[in-house]
Amino acid sequence: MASEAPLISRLADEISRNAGILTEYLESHGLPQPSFDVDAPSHPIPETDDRLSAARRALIEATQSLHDLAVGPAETTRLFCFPEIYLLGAVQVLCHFNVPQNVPRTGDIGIPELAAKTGLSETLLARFLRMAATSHYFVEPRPGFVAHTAWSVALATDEKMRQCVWFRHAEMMPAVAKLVEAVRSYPDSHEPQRAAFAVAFGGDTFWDYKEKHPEHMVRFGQFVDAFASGHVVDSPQNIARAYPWERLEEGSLVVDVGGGLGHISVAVAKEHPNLMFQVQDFEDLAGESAELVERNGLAGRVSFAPHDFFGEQPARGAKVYLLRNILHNWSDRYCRRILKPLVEAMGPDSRIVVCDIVLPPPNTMPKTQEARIRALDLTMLSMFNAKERSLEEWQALFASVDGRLKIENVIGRPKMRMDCLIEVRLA
Ligand SMILES: C[S@@+](CC[C@H](N)C(=O)[O-])C[C@H]1O[C@@H](n2cnc3c(N)ncnc32)[C@H](O)[C@@H]1O
Repeated sequence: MASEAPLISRLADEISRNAGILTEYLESHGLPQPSFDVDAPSHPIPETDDRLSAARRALIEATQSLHDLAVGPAETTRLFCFPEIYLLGAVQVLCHFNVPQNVPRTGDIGIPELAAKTGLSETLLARFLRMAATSHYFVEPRPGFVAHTAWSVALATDEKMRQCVWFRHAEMMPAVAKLVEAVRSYPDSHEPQRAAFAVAFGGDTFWDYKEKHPEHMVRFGQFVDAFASGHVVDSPQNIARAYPWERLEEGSLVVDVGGGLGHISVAVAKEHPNLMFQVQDFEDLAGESAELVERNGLAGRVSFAPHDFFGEQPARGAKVYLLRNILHNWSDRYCRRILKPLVEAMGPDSRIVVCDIVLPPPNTMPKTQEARIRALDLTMLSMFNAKERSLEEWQALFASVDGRLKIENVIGRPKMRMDCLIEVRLA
């Protein structure tokens, strides 16, 4: 019997097979092939077809494994995150000095001219640019000249993309640097003021710090928006389509608890004209929320109510209490304080719909996908002393609030991308 081919050959075959599926699809649909060129599409492989998405995921997984095997364990550990932390630093410095916006979309620009426009010295600019270019952010098409790639042009044209880099650099990296101190000093703490973020930022919780620095709140909001409007997590439109909103009768009230400006309510309201929405969040978001609602022609159907979700719930007997990306920001102790007032307000046919990750058992999905979910879990730990939860942890949390709370339905893949919609009712 022929012995199995070596792992790196099998991975190379898998890469070849899946690359074939993708190129053939793009060719046969007259779509451009992925490329680093400035005019290349920012998300070249459509997500519309399950076979295509599966081929893309398999390609990402196999290329990562093949890369890791080729580098080998010793070199991987010696170089642990080594270029990447400086890639983050370099791209953030370039964004801070408005370098992406000062590189022409077509053609190139000399480094001295770019330095003069941005206020960075020529030598520093060249050093940061050359680091960034190793990961396809900018290219040096001829010595001393810089041009855009499809990667860097997004930084030039989309402020929200720049905030993705900013958030990792300005808030996430300092918190990660304090993880050991936080975990040693406050093991298993439930308190956001004991999280690594607070250790890094003078004792302020994530939200206290935002209140003191409103410009950080604006940037964080743009980061969240960019993160949610791409193909990584679920967009508001996705949530509008994945949940069976059409089952709710005419005029039913949906309460969007901690709904921010109300992006989710607006998206659902647009697709489901029979429903009414109340967005609850801090009072200082009221004006901006009203503008969003007005812009979308939804005044009268989507309203804003200032409300602290730890207090008594004013909207009694709503059909749905929606909590999107709320509970994963809080430890169980605080989640119980958020959920209890909802249970007290629920009527017999009310539902709580939680939109958050349901952690998969280990090794049940491709490692590159699982890594993102595990990283989000540790983000919740670092920022808030909170967590993403497995199905068992969700069940235990609801049971600890009220023995009658039962998970009725979990809507996950393929309707949802990363989060799930967990529907909970009173049994
Ligand atoms: C991660 S954001 C999620 C926003 C929205 N649900 C979404 O999915 O876009 C968390 C939200 O909780 C709000 N929040 C935090 N503490 C709150 C509290 N005590 N009462 C009401 N809202 C709160 C924040 O202002 C923020 O809008």
